[in-house]
Amino acid sequence: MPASYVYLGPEGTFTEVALRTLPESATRELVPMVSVPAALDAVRNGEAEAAFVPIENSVEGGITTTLDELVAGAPLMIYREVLLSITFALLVRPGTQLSDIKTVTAHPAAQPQVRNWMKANLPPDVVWESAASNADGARLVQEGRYDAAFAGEFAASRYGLEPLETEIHDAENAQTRFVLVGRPARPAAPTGSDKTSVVIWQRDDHPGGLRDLLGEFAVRGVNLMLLQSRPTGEGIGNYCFAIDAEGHISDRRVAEALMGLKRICLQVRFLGSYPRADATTAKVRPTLPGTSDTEFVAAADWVARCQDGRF
Ligand SMILES: O=C(O)C(=O)Cc1ccccc1
Repeated sequence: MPASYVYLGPEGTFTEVALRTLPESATRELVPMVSVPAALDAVRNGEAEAAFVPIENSVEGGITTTLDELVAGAPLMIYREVLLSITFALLVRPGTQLSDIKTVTAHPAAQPQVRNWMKANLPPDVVWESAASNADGARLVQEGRYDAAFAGEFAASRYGLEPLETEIHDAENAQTRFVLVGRPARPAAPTGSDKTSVVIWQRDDHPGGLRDLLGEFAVRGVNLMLLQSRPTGEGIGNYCFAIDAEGHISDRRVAEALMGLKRICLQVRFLGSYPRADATTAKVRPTLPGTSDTEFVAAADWVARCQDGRF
């Protein structure tokens, strides 16, 4: 298998910085790609071992391109996640002043994190154009296509630009979550502080349908960390749900919740069980009495004994 990790490029993205925090990235060739779909396709067709892409940010929620790619097409699996605190710099060609800026660019997910700053600091008629990534925006400024780009300060030197302003962030402590995605295989062993991601499609539309899905987690004491609805593309009102749950598929309560979903849903796509990036603050024990592995096993043994007439 080729030992390369592809990532949302070009060089100098926040994605690259986050990827380099993973110890395993040091032993792989890191290859920038032009988009999230291109990165994931390289994994699907076997050109790359894994892809590293942004999936969620704490200001706007899910990065929809990534979610939609994981929901459709040949199945992929998440193996790792990284959380990165994000502040932007405004990068310009040397000599540009704030008052010269007529066009500005960045990845669409950057906009909600810099909107107020733009209103307060840039000319009111400034035009925003989306770029494929924040580093790609910097590259386009270098080429003269736009006057300024919001990107990581570290991208400035790579593209011959200057940071005119730094530490730009409308929300304090804005974080972006990135995931390492590969082809399906056995998930890594549980660490005691893990997360499980699935996508589910409801069988039919009925009152309380979403409550029924969530109930499969609730009654087993499984805490949810993300619930994101995405249109299926089959008409208004047709949605699937991307869910992150606390725990590992080898935890009985998580496995039983997934079995419950499998029984009542049209389709369930397992996206992986992997270590939580915020492991130190994770709540690792179930809070609902009777939902530990031991209690699930004891209850299953009891039913088996009843079936055998050995109670
Ligand atoms: O990695 C980048 O630079 C990206 O373009 C994705 C992104 C967008 C907004 C915040 C963090 C990462």
